[in-house]
Amino acid sequence: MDTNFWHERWAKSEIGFHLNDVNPYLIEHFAALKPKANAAVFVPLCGKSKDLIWLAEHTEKVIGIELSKKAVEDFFKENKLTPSITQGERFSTYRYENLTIFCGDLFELTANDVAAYQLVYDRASLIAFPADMRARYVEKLNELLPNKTQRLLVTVDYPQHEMSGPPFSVTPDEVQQHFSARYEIQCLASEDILEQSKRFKAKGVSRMLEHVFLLTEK
Ligand SMILES: C[S@@+](CC[C@H](N)C(=O)[O-])C[C@H]1O[C@@H](n2cnc3c(N)ncnc32)[C@H](O)[C@@H]1O
Repeated sequence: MDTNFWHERWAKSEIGFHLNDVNPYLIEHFAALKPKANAAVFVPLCGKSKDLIWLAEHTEKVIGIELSKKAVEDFFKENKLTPSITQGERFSTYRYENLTIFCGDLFELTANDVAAYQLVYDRASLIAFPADMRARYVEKLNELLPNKTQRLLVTVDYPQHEMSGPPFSVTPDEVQQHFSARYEIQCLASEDILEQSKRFKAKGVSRMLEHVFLLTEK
C-alpha cells in the first residue's frame, strides 16, 4: 500500500472510516488517560476527524498529521475554521489556536516535531496499515515519542481472510506483541460491531469486534 492509495480514497470520497460525530469511545475513555491540565495530544493519521475538535476543547494542545491535503482543507472548511498555513520542506503546517495539523507523511516526522506530546490518540491509524507497515508504524511512533507516553488505541478485530483491508484486523494478541515491551496494556472496552458495520457484513465478514486499549508506559 502506498500513499497514492489514500490520495485516491480522498479524491473519490471513499472515506467510510470518517465519522460525522466525535467518536463515542474518545468521549467515554479519554479520562482513563488521566490527562494533566496541560496535556498535549498527538493524533497520527488524523484524517478530518471531529475528534480533533473535541481534543482541542479538552486539552491544551493537539497536533495531528495527515497525508491528504484534501482531508486537511475539508477539516477546516467543514468546521468553519480559518487556519494559518505555513509551507515547509516536509509539511504544510495548518494552525488554528491550540490545534496544529501537519499535512504530509508521518514517516517524515522527527522526534523534535512531537517531543512535547505525552498522549497519543490512535483511532483507525494502526489498523489503516497492512501487517508489514504496522510494524514500521509502531517503530516510528516509538522513535518519535519520549518516555512516559500514554496512548488510547482503537482497533478492529475480524477474520482477516474474509476481507482485505483497510481496515486491517489487529487482534488483542497483536497489540500485546507490538506494545507489551514498553507499555502496560489494559483493554477498556470490546464491542461487537458487526450489525452496525453493514458494508463489512456485505463483504462477507462474519465477526467484527472493536477494542479500546489504554497503553501506559512502564
Ligand atoms: C483510516 S483513516 C483514519 C483517519 C482518522 N484517524 C479517523 O478516525 O477518521 C487513515 C488516514 O491516514 C492517512 N494516512 C495514510 N498514510 C499516511 C501517512 N504515511 N502519513 C500521514 N497520513 C497517512 C490517510 O490519508 C487517512 O486519512
